[in-house]
Amino acid sequence: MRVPAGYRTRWASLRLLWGSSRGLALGAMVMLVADAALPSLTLVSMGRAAGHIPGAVADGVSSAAGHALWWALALAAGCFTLSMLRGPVEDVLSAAARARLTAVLQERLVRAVSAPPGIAHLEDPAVLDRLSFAQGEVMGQQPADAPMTLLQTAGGRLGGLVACGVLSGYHWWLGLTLLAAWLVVRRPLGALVRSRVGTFRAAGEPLRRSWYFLGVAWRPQFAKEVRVFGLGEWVLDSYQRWYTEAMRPSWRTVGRLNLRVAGAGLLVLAAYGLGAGTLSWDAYHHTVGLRTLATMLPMLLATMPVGSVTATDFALESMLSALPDLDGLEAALAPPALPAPADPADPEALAPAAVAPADAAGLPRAAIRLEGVGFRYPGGQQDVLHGLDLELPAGTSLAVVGVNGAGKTTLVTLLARLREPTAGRITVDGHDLADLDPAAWQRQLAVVFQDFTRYPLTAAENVSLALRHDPPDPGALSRAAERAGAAELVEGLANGWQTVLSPHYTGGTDLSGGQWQRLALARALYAVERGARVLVLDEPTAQLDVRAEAAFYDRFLQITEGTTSIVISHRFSTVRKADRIAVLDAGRITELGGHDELLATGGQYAELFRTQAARFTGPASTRRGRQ
Ligand SMILES: Nc1ncnc2c1ncn2[C@@H]1O[C@H](COP(=O)(O)OP(=O)(O)OP(=O)(O)O)[C@@H](O)[C@H]1O
Repeated sequence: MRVPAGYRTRWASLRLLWGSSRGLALGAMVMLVADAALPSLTLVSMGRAAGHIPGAVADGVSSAAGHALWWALALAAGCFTLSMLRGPVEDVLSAAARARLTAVLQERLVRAVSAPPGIAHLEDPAVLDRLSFAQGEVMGQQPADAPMTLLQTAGGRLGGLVACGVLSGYHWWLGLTLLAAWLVVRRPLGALVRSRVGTFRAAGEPLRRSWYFLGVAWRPQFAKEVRVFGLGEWVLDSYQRWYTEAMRPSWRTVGRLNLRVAGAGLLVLAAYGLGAGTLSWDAYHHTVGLRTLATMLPMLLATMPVGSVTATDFALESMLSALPDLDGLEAALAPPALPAPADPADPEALAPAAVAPADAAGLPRAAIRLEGVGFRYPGGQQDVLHGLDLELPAGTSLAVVGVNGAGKTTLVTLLARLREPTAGRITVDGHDLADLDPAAWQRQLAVVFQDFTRYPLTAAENVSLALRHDPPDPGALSRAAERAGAAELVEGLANGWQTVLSPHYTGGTDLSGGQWQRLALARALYAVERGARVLVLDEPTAQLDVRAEAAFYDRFLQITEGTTSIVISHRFSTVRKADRIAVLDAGRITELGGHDELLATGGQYAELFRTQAARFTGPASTRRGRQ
């Protein structure tokens, strides 16, 4: 029999709880029984106590009837106390389950998105939609709360069913009528909840856009421009516009369902009218005692949870809907399985032998080679790189220059195996990069990206992060800082290497753009100190002042010493000391050679170099200098 997806997900969420803590799962089951039994038990015991009141009043509290009242009151008080304790106990259990399951789910999520060696999946809108659903970001509900919420709502629902059963003990048809009425109203109410959740799910991208604008309103990185350009109102309007766009498609459906809910609601009202009317009729004709009356009247209301739908049901559906997203991400992002080795006993077996990726340790010893490398971004209209052929002998430096958008950074991402070429291949000492273990290859690299990360950690952690498994080596830290021109900067920090580089934490501070850039360079050089063999610097001097840039130029040979290095820069003073310079133009290498050689050729490099040099030596700059 095929189990509907909703039930499979519910079952999966319970398995998740069971798998992460048997104790919590058993505790939750006990609470489910309590939720199911205690409301009716409390009402029955209270009704019983009420039924003893006339006898106790007539015969006195010391009489047998009085004793019966005391016992009944004690039982009712016990049940009531237990009922009152349910909420706090469930809160404690839910908090513990949330903490444990959040850790489990977050770990799975982080592993799933970190599994691919590249970054293309993180730019795929479908993956990003799933990611934000799996995190519970879009719905504002934590998937980790799903199992406990599920058990609590199930307990409530069972409690309503028990109340219907108790009412059926009074008039068999009354409990059944209320149950039937609630089941009728539950259908459109359930559909309403599912449609609402479906609306959110169908609108991943507009919702992500609307949340983005909400973030712009309060995240520190946007604060300056929001104020200076007066973007406050626009941010709010944009948030509302995208949210409305996301929700609009569901309005008609919701309207229709609301009408059905209202119709079914009348049916429930009629069923309650029937119940209350029957009790009144019986009371009027003295065919019902005080005990039954005191029990059954409130019992009518206790049937509500069997069919009513509240905000908790919407929250539960939202939480549950996130679980398949996590499974889907794991399946979609898992590395492809190695082909099974052929069965040597089976001569017909065609499966190739499993090939483990080659180890990249110690590479390159000879050369990195680009062989007809081309690249087009997913969904892009044209190639960004076209048939690049280039050799980078180990231990030499190559500078790549070119105008904005020429493809320089894209080339770096291919070399770092963050993206795969769409044509041709890159080899390292003859091994196709695609056959190397990506993580092992990436450990051979030390890269300063153009948009490097500013970690809110200590200066020492910022520099030694790539080798965080080893304790930071003070000697290597100092040497890296020295070569990156960051030694003075670290010395000047309040706590030296131990200063936290973020004003968002107590005792923390921030650095200027250029200071951060030196630290990012020190991070790469520290990785080189500890064994990385390829140094890639993408715009390493873009934020440096003229003096720091000149110092970088002076230290270029020292910085790149012992590595195979690639430097990308628009500042020609930064690149001219490289062994070779490649000019990249619209994704093609148009010139290649040493600085003097390229100047002599009189091509694009020479033109760009002279244009830049003229800014510092020409009459205009001289004039400006005199002012
Ligand atoms: N993630 C991306 N998705 C789609 N296209 C991209 C992406 N990143 C870059 N591009 C496109 O690829 C081309 C090359 O970009 P790239 O960043 O490699 O240029 P660049 O030479 O490094 O430029 P710059 O000197 O401005 O840093 C550009 O036309 C850009 O629009």
